Amino acid sequence: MRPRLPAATDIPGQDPRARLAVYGVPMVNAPALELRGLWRKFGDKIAVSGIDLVVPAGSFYGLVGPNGAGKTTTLSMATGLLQPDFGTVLVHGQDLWADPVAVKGMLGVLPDGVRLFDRLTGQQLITYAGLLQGLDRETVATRATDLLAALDLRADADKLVVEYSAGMTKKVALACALVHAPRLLVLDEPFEAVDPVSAANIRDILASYVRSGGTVIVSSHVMDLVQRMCDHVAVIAAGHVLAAGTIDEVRGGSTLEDRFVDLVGGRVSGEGLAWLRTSSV
Ligand SMILES: Nc1ncnc2c1ncn2[C@@H]1O[C@H](COP(=O)(O)OP(=O)(O)OP(=O)(O)O)[C@@H](O)[C@H]1O
Repeated sequence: MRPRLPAATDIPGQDPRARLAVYGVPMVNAPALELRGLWRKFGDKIAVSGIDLVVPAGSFYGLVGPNGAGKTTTLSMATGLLQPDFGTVLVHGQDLWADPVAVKGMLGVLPDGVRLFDRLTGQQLITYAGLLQGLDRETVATRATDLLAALDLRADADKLVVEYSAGMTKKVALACALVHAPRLLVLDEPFEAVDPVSAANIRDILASYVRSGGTVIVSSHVMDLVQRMCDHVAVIAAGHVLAAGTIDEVRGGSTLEDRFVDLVGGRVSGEGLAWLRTSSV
């Protein structure tokens, strides 16, 4: 008997590439992540207003924007943590919100400010993350040991995560995001509170991950870091994309920081804080 071909209503997101996936046709060159018309409101506040973004597979993509621009909200919707009000999220061509469980296996996520199971030790937390992703115990044990060493957490492997410093917590959360060797890593402020040596080690790990075919998206407020580390960048403000492309395209001959200030504006002088001048006391 011929297999029943899927009806249009079976096909996630009505995306032509998703349609090919349903028919078993491999999606060559699908972007690692594609956001189409994403919207999200919190009460009356529109946090994200129609974001479109294409992250090429194999890129090291920076997401920058002022405080409250909508970066975390966008990344939460892009990784299955927060349901969009409207819009589509495609991960390697597959509609995330049509089948979150299937698609999440391709993702490694370091969310901003999400609580961890911090009554586990670092080693236990990484092991738990690996087992949840369906790895066998032996593989998880080897990878947990490797990750603890690479992130300089070996000496603290048996300490409870609740007793970790902010930087150590960030590193163990990163280890949890990496343990199943995802195809796409989405990291919200991965370097916040991390010491310079660990940050350099993390940059090396991420660069080698990208060289081996993985895709990384990082949000950061440190323009210099994004300019040195990433090959693409998107500038987001007030819930939409102001500029996106390769670093050179976006900065257009100036530094990324200057370009960012030009695009976003908002520089204020300190004149209004005359009372802060200690010499007048
Ligand atoms: N759970 C929430 N409830 C209400 N408003 C929210 C919520 N989450 C975000 N917002 C609002 O949505 C907007 C975007 O917030 P978001 O955290 O996405 O910005 P961001 O670019 O990540 O900021 P930052 O760089 O400061 O981390 C802000 O105005 C914020 O106050």
